[in-house]
Amino acid sequence: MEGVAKRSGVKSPAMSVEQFVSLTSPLIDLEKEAEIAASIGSASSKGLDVAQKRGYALLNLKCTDAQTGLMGKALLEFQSNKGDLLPAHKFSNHDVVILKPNKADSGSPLLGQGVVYRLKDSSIIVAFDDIPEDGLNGSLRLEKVANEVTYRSMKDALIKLSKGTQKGPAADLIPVLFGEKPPVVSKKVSQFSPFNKNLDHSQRDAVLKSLSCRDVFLLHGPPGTGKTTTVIEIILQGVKQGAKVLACAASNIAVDNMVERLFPFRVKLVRLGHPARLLPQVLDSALDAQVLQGDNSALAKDIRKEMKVLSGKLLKAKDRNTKRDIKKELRTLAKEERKRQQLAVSDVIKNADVVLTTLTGSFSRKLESITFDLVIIDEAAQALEVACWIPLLKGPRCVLAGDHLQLPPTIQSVEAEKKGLGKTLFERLAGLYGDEVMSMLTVQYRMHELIMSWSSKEFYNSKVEAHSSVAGHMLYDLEGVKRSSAASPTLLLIDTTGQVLLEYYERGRGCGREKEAIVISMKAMLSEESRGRCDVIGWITWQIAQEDKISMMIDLTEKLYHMIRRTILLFVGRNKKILIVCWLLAHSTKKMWNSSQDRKLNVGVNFPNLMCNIVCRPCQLSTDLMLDRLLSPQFLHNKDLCTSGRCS
Ligand SMILES: Nc1ncnc2c1ncn2[C@@H]1O[C@H](COP(=O)(O)OP(=O)(O)OP(=O)(O)O)[C@@H](O)[C@H]1O
Repeated sequence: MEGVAKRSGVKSPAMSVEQFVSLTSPLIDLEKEAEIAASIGSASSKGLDVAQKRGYALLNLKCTDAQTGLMGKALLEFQSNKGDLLPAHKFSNHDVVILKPNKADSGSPLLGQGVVYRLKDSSIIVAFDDIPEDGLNGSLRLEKVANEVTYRSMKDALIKLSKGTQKGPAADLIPVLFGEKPPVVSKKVSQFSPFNKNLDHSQRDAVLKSLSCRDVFLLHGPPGTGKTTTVIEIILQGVKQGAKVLACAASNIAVDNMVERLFPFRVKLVRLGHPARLLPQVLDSALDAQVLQGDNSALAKDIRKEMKVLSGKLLKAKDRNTKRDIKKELRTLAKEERKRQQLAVSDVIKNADVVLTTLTGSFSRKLESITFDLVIIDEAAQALEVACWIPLLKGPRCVLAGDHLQLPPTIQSVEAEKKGLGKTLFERLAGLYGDEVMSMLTVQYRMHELIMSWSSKEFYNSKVEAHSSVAGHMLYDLEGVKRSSAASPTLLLIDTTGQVLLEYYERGRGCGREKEAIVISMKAMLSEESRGRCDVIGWITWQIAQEDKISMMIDLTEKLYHMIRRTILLFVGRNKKILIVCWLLAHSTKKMWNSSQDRKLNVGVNFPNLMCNIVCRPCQLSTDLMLDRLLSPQFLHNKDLCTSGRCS
């Protein structure tokens, strides 16, 4: 059977640093342009209405609350002028937004730039560095914007790479990652004492290999096999050996996940990042929180008090010489205050054994002069290679964890994607060195073995097995769910062939169908008991238009279940007990399944733990061999475990 795993065994050609820089630099520009175009960029007033309809702007807002919180940030709450629900929008937590007067044109100055902190149905809370001085009383608008720092940090990494690789902490690593020097694997390390005594054999083997690889190690973790668990062990082993570790991931949530999992081991760690982007439970580990507790920070605070008193005196002073002396003293104090602040920050960072931040966060000036012994990147197979270089330039050794057979990075520019921006470092190195520097985890702890077995065969040469604790677990094993025919199947095909479903098509957003089969299928399949367990259902659709339509329908139909409304690209990391994978392809446009999407398919089928429902017209899918095998009797039509149902 020809699977992706076999296809990926081909050696990648080595690429020089120069080739990488000259190929990538224009692609980042393309990506930035695409992101700006997707938001509102230089919108006219007509454009603003369009932007609001597309979800990238919120118009006619009023500021209803202003508070200080999150370590000194200003938290402003905005509601619609009429006080009703906010219109449908695409703002989400952590987005960078700008605040402007509602009628201001695109070139006019901002009132502020901040980060979305909380979203409610009728309001949005944004964290700003300071409360804007004026303008808050009028009608306002918020716009979603491209995050400049992301692009600046990637460009900076390329500049550093192109300037020469002979110097700097990563001088020996760079030639290895570009195939100019072979990786060194030490034979000396033959055992280690694990912090986590529950590690399985493949996890232990992986940790051991990571300790032997002197330059680079790839941790290949198929879904649910304990990739992050193993990453944590690798970090702990690194610290035990006296290494200073920089641990990164592309997303804030993945970084916070590492922080949380390190807590029980009482490691000296610090989390860098905007407090509005961190989970509440990790805020105590945030740099800002730790800085506030330091001696230098207290001194800086005293100096600020002193400056306030002096500024008061300056205002009252009449004599020129007195004014000059006060100003001089203020300048000296300001300098001292800055120095104390910087010292407070560097004290915390220097004292930490593990610094955790996003890839972009590692561009922070606070880390400018800090070098690390080991750089670890989780979710590396979902990150742009150029983004990985931001932290990689800070150390001589690295561990990349991920799965190049699951989701690739999200890229907005079709052209940049075609020209190779989406090829990840993980994938490139897996092709270049393969098993020489890579270990695959082979026991999975999330899914029923039937859900897993198709993907294990297709993608992982049948090497992944289900742990006995999950191999046979069923939906009705959940507390409160009765054993019934609806709660019994593990894999369910809901065949919509012959259904008259009105189709619609939206440019660039795919197609959807009115009276969507997914809602019908939910009603058909969910037992009364599992309906109450509203947190157990998720669904994925391949088309954004379809997703919008389903969200709308669910809202309209009495908010049936609390669901995660996301397309597959946004769904990573949420493991649901039941999941509906929905393929509804554009019948009218004769769009068939595109085999390049097989990695997304792998992710989709592997999301659910207990029950996977596939809604489709099999005849539309069976043009691709891999899909054909998914729908084949051995998987979906297994009479003992699956039911094939038709919507009525
Ligand atoms: N050796 C083990 N023994 C028991 N449970 C384990 C073991 N390793 C991992 N797990 C459990 O498996 C689940 C998945 O682990 P983890 O989050 O580390 O995996 P992952 O590969 O990063 O997951 P995902 O595929 O969801 O990204 C967790 O609930 C974890 O506690």
